[in-house]
Amino acid sequence: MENTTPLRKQYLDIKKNYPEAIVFFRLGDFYETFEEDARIAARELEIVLTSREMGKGLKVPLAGIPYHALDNYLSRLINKGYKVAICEQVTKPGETKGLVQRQVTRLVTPGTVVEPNLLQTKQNNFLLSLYLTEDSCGLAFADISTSEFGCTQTNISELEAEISRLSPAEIILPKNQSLNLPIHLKATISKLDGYYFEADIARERLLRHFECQNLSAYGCENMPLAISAAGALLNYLEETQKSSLKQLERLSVYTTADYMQMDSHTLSNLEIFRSSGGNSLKGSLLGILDQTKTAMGGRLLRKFLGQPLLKQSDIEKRLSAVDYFFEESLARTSLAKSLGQIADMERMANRIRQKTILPRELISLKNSLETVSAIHRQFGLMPPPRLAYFLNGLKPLPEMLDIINKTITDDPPSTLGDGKVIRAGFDPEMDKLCSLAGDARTFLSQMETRERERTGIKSLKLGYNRVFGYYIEISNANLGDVPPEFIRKQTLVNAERFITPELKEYENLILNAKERLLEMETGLYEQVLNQLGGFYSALLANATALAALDVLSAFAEVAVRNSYVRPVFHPENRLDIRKGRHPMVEQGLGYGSFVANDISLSAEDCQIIILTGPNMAGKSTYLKQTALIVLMAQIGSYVPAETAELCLTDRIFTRIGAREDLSAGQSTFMVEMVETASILNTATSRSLLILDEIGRGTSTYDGLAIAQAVVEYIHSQPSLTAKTLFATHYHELVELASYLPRVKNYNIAVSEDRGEVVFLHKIVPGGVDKSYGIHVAKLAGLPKWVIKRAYEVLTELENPAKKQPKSRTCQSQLQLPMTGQTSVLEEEIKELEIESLTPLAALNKLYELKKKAEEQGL
Ligand SMILES: Nc1ncnc2c1ncn2[C@@H]1O[C@H](COP(=O)(O)OP(=O)(O)OP(=O)(O)O)[C@@H](O)[C@H]1O
Repeated sequence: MENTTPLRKQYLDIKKNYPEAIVFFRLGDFYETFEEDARIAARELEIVLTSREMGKGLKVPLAGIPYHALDNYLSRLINKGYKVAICEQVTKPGETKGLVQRQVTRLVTPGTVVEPNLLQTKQNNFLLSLYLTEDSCGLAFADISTSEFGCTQTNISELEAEISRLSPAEIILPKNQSLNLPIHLKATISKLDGYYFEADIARERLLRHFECQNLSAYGCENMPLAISAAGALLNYLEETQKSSLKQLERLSVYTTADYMQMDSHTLSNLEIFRSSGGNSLKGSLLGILDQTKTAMGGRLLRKFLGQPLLKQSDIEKRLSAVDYFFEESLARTSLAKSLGQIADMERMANRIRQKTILPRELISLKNSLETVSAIHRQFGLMPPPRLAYFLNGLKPLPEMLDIINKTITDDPPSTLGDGKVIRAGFDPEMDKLCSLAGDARTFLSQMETRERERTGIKSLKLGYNRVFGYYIEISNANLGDVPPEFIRKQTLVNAERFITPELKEYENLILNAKERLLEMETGLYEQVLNQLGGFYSALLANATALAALDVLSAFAEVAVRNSYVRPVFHPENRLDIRKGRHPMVEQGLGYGSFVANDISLSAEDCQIIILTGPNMAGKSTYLKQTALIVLMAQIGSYVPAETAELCLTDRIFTRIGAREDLSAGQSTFMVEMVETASILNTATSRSLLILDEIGRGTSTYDGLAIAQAVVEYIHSQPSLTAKTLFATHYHELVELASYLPRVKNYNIAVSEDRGEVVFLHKIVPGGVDKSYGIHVAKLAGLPKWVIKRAYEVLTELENPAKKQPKSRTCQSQLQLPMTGQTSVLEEEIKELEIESLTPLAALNKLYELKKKAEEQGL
């Protein structure tokens, strides 16, 4: 340590508090990183790794970035899951004795970013805090860019669903707890000292934040685990933001039972947020429904999708608004046009509060406010009854508009200090300063002409650089004519540079004015932001109303484009969908090609549908479309059907296909059974169960036995009577309908035309006893030999009596030589259409075949 420079000592002092972060250490115009941080930065940011002497014989690895490029580099590190501590110079050079003082002003982590270019516009950036016990968990989340803050306490089995729904950027946990995240969820995990989650500490933290005596007003008094998670979250935010968290004004406490529940498998099986194939928005339900025009609307749509409603009156409110926009095409299109002009007012409201909003953003806020007034004129003056509920917060803010108009110029630069942000006339002193600086600049520009005339030197030039300030440059050829009052300052190859006392006087004026201007403009800008901050709640209320209008009019737009209908809810435990379609498959095939199908499920007489049918016939599509229609209806959207009469569904469960849960080290079959167990244990009579090929992951008899027992259980449990769609390849299950009255058989029709199978995708009553699996294998391009042999084996399996002694069984195998060449020739001969060959062509073919046989040594 004795050998190190004071600067390095200062750095080490700071770094020791941020061992898990990369420290960006401000040195003049650069942020420098040192040692291991520098190695990571150089590798990840592709910048040069150098070294710097920081003590006798001590060379320290170093990599730096220019301060103005911070956002760009920061985003690259944050996107890769790193944390960055921004260490600023907090005093000016010369202001204090010794080194400039430095301190970390923010710790940027994936869950705490606020920079617009680090955020996804149509997605929240959630920080999630978890506190787990054996069977329960406390969960709190916050998005500091939008000021959402919520918490709940729930059963541990629902944790994964909540994590999937929120899709957090970062999760905080006590040090002694761990979390097994599903593979598709990527979140940075940050461990915190368990102390912050302790009940008393966390409660005290929340009380202090909300400045209240108890938490009963927030509805979480009896949720100790939620309080632990929320308190620890506030602490973490304080640690990282190093500023007030006042924008987190509300804590929304909810229970998962308030919404339709779907576990994370269901969200991914039904491809709600992303398609399973491409893992992208395209091909997902969100991709279909997202016709929103604003960032706020986009985020709200995600929320709607993750939390379908359970109260019919709330659903009807949304449906009625969609109804209005569905019918009123003109209103819908003009609203869409207006919404297209609205900036992210929700995040802007927070950036005003945090004083990080840029002058230019205020202009786009101003334009948005003007559009708000226009939307209000259109809908708010005489609210259409079907929209009234959602128009509550929509209020023009003329005073806010007025402040921006009066204080900010029309086209401000992105930075302060040039006197071009604050409008002339707002502050007399600032105007004076601006004109002084302006006059000085004019004076200098006139000085060049004047001095040229006075000295007779035509090539005399006035210039400026950062080292010497303003100077007069005279080429070597004219040096003889330089007046005596010119003071030589710098010698170049072809010229000399001079200053004059007058030049320096004006230079001082300009530079001082510049410094003063920066100070003054910054002060005035802050003053403006303080005034605008007063409209925070009103601005958020507008943002909320606009988001809802955006989503609901988008639902109507999608409904009109794709011919969806308004679902109807009734109290009976029954689903009746006429001509239902799968929204994504329909879009993929092109509108008009999808074969629509009906479905009727009721707890009374058709509780369980056993769906059989060939591979590729459309069983999964049918199952999923039913679940998707139910879900779409409960978020308030129209649905792809001719009519849909529905009851409220409390949970949708899906058990689809074989999937390995490698992260948890479980086998395919084990995963299948665990999921089935959880469905049978938690489903209610109001749930919808989608079971696709249960039991497939084990031997035929075991699988069949389990599948049959599962159906019998669902049918016999009075508390269950969940409406169930059960697709299976076990044709034996068709028998169940003969002794279980509420089980009905359906199959997907195919037609056979001269040995060729045609999929009709039509659901018809009854079971089937054929799979056509080998036919699908043929379509998939399996070698002909394999297909032929499979048909032979199938015939034997279906008619055991015909089974031949083992040695004589494999007709195809006997004819398959080592090289397989004979069968190629044989195939060629078999495929010859002799009738269509001319005698000459037949002769040629014979010659060709003989040659091939000889070449192969046959
Ligand atoms: N109703 C329909 N109208 C038109 N095409 C459909 C319909 N249903 C399914 N398809 C088409 O058939 C393909 C296969 O459908 P799906 O995956 O549902 O079959 P499946 O019976 O579940 O097959 P498997 O038993 O092999 O899993 C779909 O990708 C789609 O292209």
